[in-house]
Amino acid sequence: MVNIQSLTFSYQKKKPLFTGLNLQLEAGHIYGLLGKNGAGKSTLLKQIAGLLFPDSGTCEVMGRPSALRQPAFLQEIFLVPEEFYLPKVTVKQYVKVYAPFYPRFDETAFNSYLQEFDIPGSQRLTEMSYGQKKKVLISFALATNTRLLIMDEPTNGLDIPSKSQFRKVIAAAVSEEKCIMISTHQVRDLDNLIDSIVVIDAHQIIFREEVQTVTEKLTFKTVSHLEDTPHILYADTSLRGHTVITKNTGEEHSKMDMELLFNAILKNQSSIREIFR
Ligand SMILES: Nc1ncnc2c1ncn2[C@@H]1O[C@H](COP(=O)(O)OP(=O)(O)OP(=O)(O)O)[C@@H](O)[C@H]1O
Repeated sequence: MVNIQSLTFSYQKKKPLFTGLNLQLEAGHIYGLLGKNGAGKSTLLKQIAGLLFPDSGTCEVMGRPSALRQPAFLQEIFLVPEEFYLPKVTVKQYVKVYAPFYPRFDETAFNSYLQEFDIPGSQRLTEMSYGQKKKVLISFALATNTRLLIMDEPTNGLDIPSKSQFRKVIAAAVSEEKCIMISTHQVRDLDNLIDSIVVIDAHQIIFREEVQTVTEKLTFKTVSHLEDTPHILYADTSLRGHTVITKNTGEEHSKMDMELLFNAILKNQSSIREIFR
């Protein structure tokens, strides 16, 4: 679905953001893109959407170079950016103008997403709060039925009930033909939703694994004493005890803690890399 090879890109000369970055994304998955502030998450998503161009290397979606932004490419990709502008029209007028660009737009689904998010269809977009606008855009994005859906910090600005509604609508929308990529710092918002993790750091993709593989190879648990726990790869100490990641040496099954995993990947990259090699 997405094929990025040896991508090099910089906003400013002598300050490369990506150097020889490689990434492949497949249909049928929901990817969570994680990285520190300034690691280049938004830039990478814009490269995939063809809003920024590689300095060298290639970035293709379904075999088409993103930078060309061909009509057949634009019909199959939707980006929900972190910051966006919506025109001074009602939701209904917005759909009338923008839906025709997407041949598989599903108006019934759109209305049901709006209902799920409690958004009135008759209100003008400019008169809505940031969170309401975001929910309209997410609903529209899902209803386009594009094969690739990219969302940059989609849960920012959503209230507590909307976050679980968000998880519900995304989980319902994914299919074997679709690929969804979500960048976020709000890892708890993506719990139980994403099935693959992508971490960007130091100009490269440093980790890309399915959640199932992560839990096969690693164990996430809370322990009282670090000394009694073998194969620790990363530990985080709090009042509740030590939350740790250990090598999964048996058939142990644990639930992945994305925040812990992210910290472990950044702090103990070589050991983690060794395990997933
Ligand atoms: N238009 C621009 N011109 C110059 N530099 C930019 C521009 N946009 C982003 N950058 C720089 O590129 C780097 C990556 O920015 P980007 O927004 O892609 O990071 P991010 O991982 O999405 O960060 P955050 O988590 O803070 O949203 C940052 O150092 C940023 O300052």
